[in-house]
Amino acid sequence: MLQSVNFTKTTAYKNLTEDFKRLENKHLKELFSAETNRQKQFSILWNDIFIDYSKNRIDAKTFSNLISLAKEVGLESAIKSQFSGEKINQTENRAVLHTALRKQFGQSLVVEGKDILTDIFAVKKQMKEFSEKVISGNWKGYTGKAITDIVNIGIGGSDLGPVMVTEALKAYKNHLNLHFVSNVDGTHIAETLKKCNPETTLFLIASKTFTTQETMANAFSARNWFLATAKDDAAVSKHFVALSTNSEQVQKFGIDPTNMFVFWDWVGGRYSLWSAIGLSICLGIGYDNFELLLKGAYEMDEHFRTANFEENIPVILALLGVWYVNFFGAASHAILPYDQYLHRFAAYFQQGDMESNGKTVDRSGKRVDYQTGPIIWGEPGTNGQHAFYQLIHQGTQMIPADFIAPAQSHNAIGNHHQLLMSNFFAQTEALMNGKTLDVAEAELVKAGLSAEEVNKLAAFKVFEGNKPTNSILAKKITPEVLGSLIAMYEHKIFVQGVIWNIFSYDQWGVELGKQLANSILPELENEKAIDSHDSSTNGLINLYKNWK
Ligand SMILES: O=P(O)(O)OC[C@H]1O[C@@H](O)[C@H](O)[C@@H](O)[C@@H]1O
Repeated sequence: MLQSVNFTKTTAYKNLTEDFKRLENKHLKELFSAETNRQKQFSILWNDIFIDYSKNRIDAKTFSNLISLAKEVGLESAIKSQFSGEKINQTENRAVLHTALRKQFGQSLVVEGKDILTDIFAVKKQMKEFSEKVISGNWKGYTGKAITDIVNIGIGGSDLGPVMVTEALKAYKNHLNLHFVSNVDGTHIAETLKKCNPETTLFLIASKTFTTQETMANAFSARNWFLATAKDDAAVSKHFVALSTNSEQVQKFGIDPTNMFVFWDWVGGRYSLWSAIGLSICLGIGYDNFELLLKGAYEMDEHFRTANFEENIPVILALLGVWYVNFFGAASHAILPYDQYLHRFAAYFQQGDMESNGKTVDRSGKRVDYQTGPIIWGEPGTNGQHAFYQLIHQGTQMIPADFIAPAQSHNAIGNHHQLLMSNFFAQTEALMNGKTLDVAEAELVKAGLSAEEVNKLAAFKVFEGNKPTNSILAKKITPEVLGSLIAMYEHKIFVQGVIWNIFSYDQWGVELGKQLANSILPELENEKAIDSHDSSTNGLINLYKNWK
């Protein structure tokens, strides 16, 4: 079981407090000139991924104290507990075993006396056979036509992962058109169905619980739309399949149990793209690529599980994050992929990270007196450069950022990739070095400005620099590399949860809004004025009722 340790009471934390005093006002430029082999010291080449964390505000002593922090909070045994299937998600009394889904054929994992890989491999086989049948055109719709369009209906973890991965691996896409419907706003399903033909559309109803309001509403609307043309309930089985843990609800909805792809309660929603929830991935890029994605994740699992903390990528990234959140007071962390295909990567980890570590209560049930998970955000470079980088460069907040880029593009058109990469390299250099007042003045003088004008303008052209970044350079974004990158962030999140002494695998914070929406729903179904809430909520509901 996970130990409950307040990390702010550890010796390592005390030492880090001293480090902070030493480094708080030290410029990264100074650190680089003091250590000529700094990149060598603070970087890891692992498979086809290079992690350069040298542009962080640490020195060798801080690094070693951060590693000690991981040791003091019992990270080693926490990793063992997770991988072996202990019920570390204590508030839901569940194991956390998305890593088991990535195990390779021929391996085994016995949890509570049962080899859980037997069931996992059986579902994978089902996913392989089904996806191959649909892709080849052998799976026919109710009028005998092959499937052309796949609509995945799901939300949160039953949507974001498949969306992100199928976008990230679009270069591997086959002929099937993929659509994702998540929002309960009728616009989402309506606009999607406009593009589909009931005879050739396959719906994947993706929901761990099969009770999620948004997903069920969209699923029923999809079925009504389908039956309006098919006019025969028996046709449903050719066009609707379920990805879920809840067979009872799946059957109630009317989906044939043979068309159900199961997973298990030990797969958290936001960690479920590796399970049956990944069926849209198999359909979109082929089962073999899905397997490669799993393989990449498995390799990262093994690295995380076995590498010394000093060389352990997720551990190091997590510790650097803690360093900025808890010592420098950073409130957010940016993920900035220089790859258009990764345009949903940051959005995916908004759920992955914020739903995991957005907690205020520690593992003993007490309110924490330190900061926990940061706000995760980001957009692809170079778009972000022309939008919000201003604040990263010259704003008052410290925003640690991960810059991710592939050395090889899937679309080598002209010099586009060189243009992209020149920006990738330039940004972390600029964020680190900044621009001094002297340089800013000299540039203005060179541009021919008068002394008075130089004096007026120079201050606005200064960049303090000293902004921390990680550069994550991959050879190419292949399914395997993507799998490794996703698993890397998953483990980073886990490590941070261990340090912050919180439960990373529950998400009680999403429940209150659902509860209240359920109680408000019947109030919207009649014309009566509402007075059961506060004046603001009553006023809003009543105005809505007047206007609708
Ligand atoms: O897959 P389900 O059961 O429909 O759940 C979807 C999402 O529902 C949300 O309420 C949860 O916060 C997410 O973690 C989850 O992924």
